[in-house]
Formats: sequence, structure tokens, C-alpha cells
Amino acid sequence: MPKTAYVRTKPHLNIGTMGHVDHGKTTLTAAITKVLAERGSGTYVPFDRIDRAPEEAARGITINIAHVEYETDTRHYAHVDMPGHADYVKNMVTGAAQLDGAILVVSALDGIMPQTAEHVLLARQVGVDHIVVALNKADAGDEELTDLVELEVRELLTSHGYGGDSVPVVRVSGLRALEGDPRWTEAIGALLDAVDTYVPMPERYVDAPFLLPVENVLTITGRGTVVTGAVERGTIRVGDRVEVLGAAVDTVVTGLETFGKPMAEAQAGDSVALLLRGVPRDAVRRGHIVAAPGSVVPSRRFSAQVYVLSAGEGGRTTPVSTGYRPQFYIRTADVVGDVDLGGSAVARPGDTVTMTVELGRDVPLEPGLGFAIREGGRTVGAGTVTAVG
Ligand SMILES: Nc1nc2c(ncn2[C@@H]2O[C@H](COP(=O)(O)OP(=O)(O)OP(=O)(O)O)[C@@H](O)[C@H]2O)c(=O)[nH]1
Ligand SMILES: [Mg+2]
Repeated sequence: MPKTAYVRTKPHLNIGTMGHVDHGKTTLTAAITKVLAERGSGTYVPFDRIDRAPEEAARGITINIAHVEYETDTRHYAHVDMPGHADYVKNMVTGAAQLDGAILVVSALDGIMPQTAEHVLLARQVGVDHIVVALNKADAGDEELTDLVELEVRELLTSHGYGGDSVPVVRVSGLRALEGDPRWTEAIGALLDAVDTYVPMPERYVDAPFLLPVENVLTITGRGTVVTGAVERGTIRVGDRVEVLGAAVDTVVTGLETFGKPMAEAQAGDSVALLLRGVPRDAVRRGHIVAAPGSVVPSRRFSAQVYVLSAGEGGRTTPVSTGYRPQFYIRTADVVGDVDLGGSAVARPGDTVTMTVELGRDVPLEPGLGFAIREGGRTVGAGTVTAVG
């Protein structure tokens, strides 16, 4: 049976849930889909369909980013549910790189925890310009304590340039909303209204050459290799030629879908799956870039302004100097790079410095592109490309 095609009736945005482990991101994601499904827009996605890997079920945490879709009255959303556990921050960065806005989930019982702050910092760095706060577990929280948590969250957001005073903070209970408690299903409605109104429709560069950072690679038996991700810019149609940078592959797009629905054309902002002709499964991986042929020249050298996280932010306790070799998280890629601070200069935790970086492989780079620097499983820096070459 042919699948129903995707019909673009509303503006499409990419949002997602981020925040510290166990604060209720996946529960809230499931609750949002349930509340909207009951209003007749979209399909309910239960908790165990979001955290569906065996290890996720066994450990009760999210590991992989998961995508769900839903619609409000005014918009169509792709929603990325990100992991909060410190070990999976690299997956969170991949998810955040495609967002137009984020829902920061903070447990009203626990307040700001290490990955609450780390995610806000990373979101800022990878270009998430708008955050709405869900103060979750409000069913179990004491009102006065929740007021304090709200103040604390606003302060954190302000310190990262998010204008914490004007950010919407909505008290919710994902768990009670899932159970159908009217007070809390209403709160989910209020949260979605806040997202609808506070996160603006971003400018989409639909006329630019096509570019999609690969988030995931799958094989569809009998059809071939599929790459997924959010279109960063441009437009793509079935039959278009593309190149896969990183894999040095030239190919043709032979299928195009969003959330299992075929589409004739995908454009900047869409969360899509591209079927690529004749590409072996192991030739492509996360971090590669699918682009219009010849439209980008990848490079490995760039200059950047970098903030070195303080020890209190979970960063290093000792300075870095020329020769330092951490991992750079750029779009969905994770690449080693050599840092040059110029001569004998050092960068202490808490400093903002300029550096040149020589990556281990060529990556499409451009001024203004944000990235994170990680080492031994923790985030140690956040930077912005200032010049390429
Ligand atoms: N009381 C109460 N408990 C909640 C609420 N939301 C989630 N929980 C509980 O908190 C625990 C963690 O919920 P998850 O939704 O898995 O949290 P998460 O933020 O997705 O966790 P990670 O993805 O692993 O970072 C579960 O036991 C939930 O039942 C809520 O609104 N109220
Ligand atoms: Mg989760």
C-alpha cells in the first residue's frame, strides 16, 4: 500500500527536550504527544516507544536521541528528545545542532543540576536562540521551593545570554498529564502555547545550495542506504545529485521521507530521511555532510574564539597550551583537532581565548559556526569559528 505523502500545511519547526538526567524529558515528550493526540492532531508516542533500545529500558535512561512529530494549531513540529546522562552529552550536542528552539526541562524537586547548566551552555554554542522552560514534577514539588528553582533557572539563562527574565517558565507534570489529570494536561497546553508564541519561525535559506549534516545511517532492506538529519539549508528533490563529504561519494537521492511519509521536496528546516543510490552502508556515518555537488569546500584549519569552561562548570582544573588535542563537536561531527594558542600562551579554565585549530579531517566550516570541545567524556570548551583556512 502506498504511504500517505507529507502535506505541508503549517510552518515546520524543530524543537527538543534537554536537561539533567531523570528530570522527566522523555515523560514530558510522551505527554505532549498524548495531549495533542487527544486534541486530534498527531499520534500518541508512549514512553517506551521513545526510549526503546534495550539498554535504555534496562537502565531507565535515554541514550539515543529520538524524534517524534506533532502539530499544534499553528505549527508542525519535529521534536528531538535528548539524553540527560553525562555519558551521552555527545548525543545531546548532535540533537541540539538541529534545533530552532529548546524546551529546558528542570525538575522542580531538584533544581539546576550539572547537565542543566551544561546543556544551556551547549545549546547557546550550537545556535539554539530560544529556550522555554518546563518546570517539571510540579505535582510533587512544594510551591515555595518551586519559586526558588524558577528564579535560579532564570538566572542561569541570563548568564548564558538567553534573557532569563522574559523566558516563559511553565510548571508542568509530564507524569500526571500522561495519566490524564486535567490540571496537568492543561499545563501541557500552556507549555505548547509558550513554544508556539515564544520561539519565532527562523529564517530558512531555502534558495542556498543544499546541505544536510548526517545524524544517522540506516539500511532499508532491498532499497539501500538511508541517511537522516535536519536540512540545514537549501532544497532537495528526488532525482537530485548530491555528494557526501567525508565519504567522498557522489550519488543521487532516490527517495525522500519525513517521519515515514514520502515528500516530493524537502527544504531547510525539515527533518528528513534521504535514500541514496548505490551507497554502501558503511561508507557513510554520523558527522558526514550531504551537499549539492561542489557547493562547499571542506577545510581543516580555522581560527576561533573559545571559552574554556571553569572547573565549577565541569571543565578542566588545569590550563591548556599549544599542542592540546581534544575532540571538536561541529554540527553532527566529532573530530580530533590540534590547538595552537600562539607561542607559549596558555588558556586557563574560565578564560576566553583565540586559537587556531588543525582538524584531523576536512569538515565544511564557515565563520559564525559554533562548536563544543570535549575531552575524556566531558565538555571543556565552547567556541565559534571566526575565520577559515
Ligand atoms: N512526580 C513526577 N515524576 C516524574 C514526572 N516526570 C517524570 N517523572 C519520573 O522521573 C523519572 C525520570 O523520567 P524520564 O522521563 O525518564 O526522565 P528523562 O529526563 O527523560 O531522563 P534521561 O533521558 O535519562 O535524562 C521517571 O521515574 C518518571 O516517572 C513528573 O511530572 N512528576
Ligand atoms: Mg529521557
